[in-house]
Amino acid sequence: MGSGEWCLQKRDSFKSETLVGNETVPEIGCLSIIVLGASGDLAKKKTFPALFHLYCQGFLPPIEVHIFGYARTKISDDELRNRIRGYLVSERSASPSKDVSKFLQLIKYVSGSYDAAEGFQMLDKEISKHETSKNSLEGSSRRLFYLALPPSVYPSVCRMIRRYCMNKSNLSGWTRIVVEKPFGRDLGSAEELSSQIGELFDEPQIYRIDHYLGKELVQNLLVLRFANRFFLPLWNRDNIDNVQIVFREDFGTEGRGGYFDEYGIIRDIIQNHLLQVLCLVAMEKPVSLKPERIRDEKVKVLQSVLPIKDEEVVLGQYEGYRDDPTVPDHSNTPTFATVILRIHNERWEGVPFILKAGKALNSRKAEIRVQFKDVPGDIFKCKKQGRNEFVIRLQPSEAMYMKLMVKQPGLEMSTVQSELDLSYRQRYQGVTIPEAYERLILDTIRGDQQHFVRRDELKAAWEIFTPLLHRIDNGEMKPIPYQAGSRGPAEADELLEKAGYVQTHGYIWIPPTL
Ligand SMILES: NC(=O)C1=CN([C@@H]2O[C@H](COP(=O)(O)OP(=O)(O)OC[C@H]3O[C@@H](n4cnc5c(N)ncnc54)[C@H](OP(=O)(O)O)[C@@H]3O)[C@@H](O)[C@H]2O)C=CC1
Ligand SMILES: O=C1O[C@H](COP(=O)(O)O)[C@@H](O)[C@H](O)[C@H]1O
Repeated sequence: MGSGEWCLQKRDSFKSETLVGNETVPEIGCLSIIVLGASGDLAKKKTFPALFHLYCQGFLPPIEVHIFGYARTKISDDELRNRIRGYLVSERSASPSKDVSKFLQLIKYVSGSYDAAEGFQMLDKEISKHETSKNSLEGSSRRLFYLALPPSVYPSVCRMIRRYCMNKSNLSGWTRIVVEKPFGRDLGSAEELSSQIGELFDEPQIYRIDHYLGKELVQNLLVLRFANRFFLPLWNRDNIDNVQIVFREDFGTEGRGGYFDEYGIIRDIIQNHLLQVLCLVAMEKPVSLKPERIRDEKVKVLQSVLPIKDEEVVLGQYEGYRDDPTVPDHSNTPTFATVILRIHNERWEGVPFILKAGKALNSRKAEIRVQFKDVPGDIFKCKKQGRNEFVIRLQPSEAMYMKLMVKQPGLEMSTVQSELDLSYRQRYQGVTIPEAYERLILDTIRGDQQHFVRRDELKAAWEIFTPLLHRIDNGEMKPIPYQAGSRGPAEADELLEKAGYVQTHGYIWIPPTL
């Protein structure tokens, strides 16, 4: 933090609040954030850096907050601090090295197993010690457990938290848990996991995180759709020909082959991240902005998705994937998939939603591409130049642009495709877009579940993909090999064309420079 004064101002305007119904209630008192699996990859790369960003902005005041790391690895407080130090970078800090040191001092490490009382009793003792040391403050004691752990240990960890580490304040306060994806492997296992955790915690205490819901342009979708007259009358089957939701990475599984091979691209990206984006693109207007009303609408869309047809799926596996020693030699796991979903309702009947995700492709990006139908009565004969498209670029270079036809500037009356472009870096200069995890962790502290996945939503999501996943797991569907660094299997482009997508040749959107 820059100066004490700056810090005070920030704190005042961002006072912690919790959401009760749709009302926010200001909170004071002790907040303990416990990162379980603190020795792992996610904790180091995402969870602690997100906490650091929040700290730098005054959301985690040292007078109230303490952070605990918990894992089996036997390391000291300082060893944990040294592991994460290099990942703590904040553009929003006036004095980065000072802030890093102060932040790291808030962290205490406790080592213990995930299924025995001893470690959790020790953890509870440490948390309670911290709470007692802050008891000069009136108010609640809040305990946030972030499970940065493989899902296989969720049930035992939740049992241990329930038994030994619940918030003990007789004032107000709460205990919440944050669980990471993949939440189950299919409908059966996800439901089993939900039941096990559901016996220990109530739904308002469970935050199933999907970090795509924390991305700026994903959070913008409802505003865009429901606060703009432009879109309201056009957003339907009468005008939209097809929708693509695309995730591309230009690197392979890189050291995570063992994990990835158990899940594959559909479980890793499509069933969660892309499907969540689909919900926000396709859902009806909620009756209000209450988190439950928004999630009700998402569930309805998911429940309207028709069973996936085999002929509307293309799977791929990049060449070299099996060279990873942690991947079995005969792995059938797809690293690429294009899947068409069809929504059986009044708004979307007949409009293909094409979900495409792949690793080791020729570029890295995530975007939503809404392609409109051809203009009837094409007097300018511009059909060949391409259709209107509305593109929402989630990353990198956040942007929205509309591909549209204009007169080619000059003496001739000819047409050319151009765009209306809202590129964030240019339009919002000097504004730092928060990291998804930063935003979502703040929501968990505030008690806002809007951007988290509800149990029935998760169930509906697994219902869509489970039959297809079982066919792949049983070897009934095989991935097509593709070259690393390519567009993926050519069959995927053929499927796109069959579904009605018209590629604009010769047009490339170039993000504007400042
Ligand atoms: N890494 C990433 O980028 C992302 C990860 N996720 C999800 O977040 C969670 C954590 O991911 P990540 O940090 O990569 O995982 P790691 O494999 O790094 O595991 C985290 C920690 O859990 C402990 N652990 C690992 N395997 C086991 C096991 N079989 N049984 C008990 N404990 C184990 C280890 O700690 P110790 O041995 O010290 O106890 C490890 O440091 C997962 O659910 C993952 O799917 C989600 C999105 C992105
Ligand atoms: O959840 C996951 O997401 C990352 C991609 O996240 P992004 O925010 O960088 O788009 C992906 O690499 C990983 O395989 C997956 O588990």
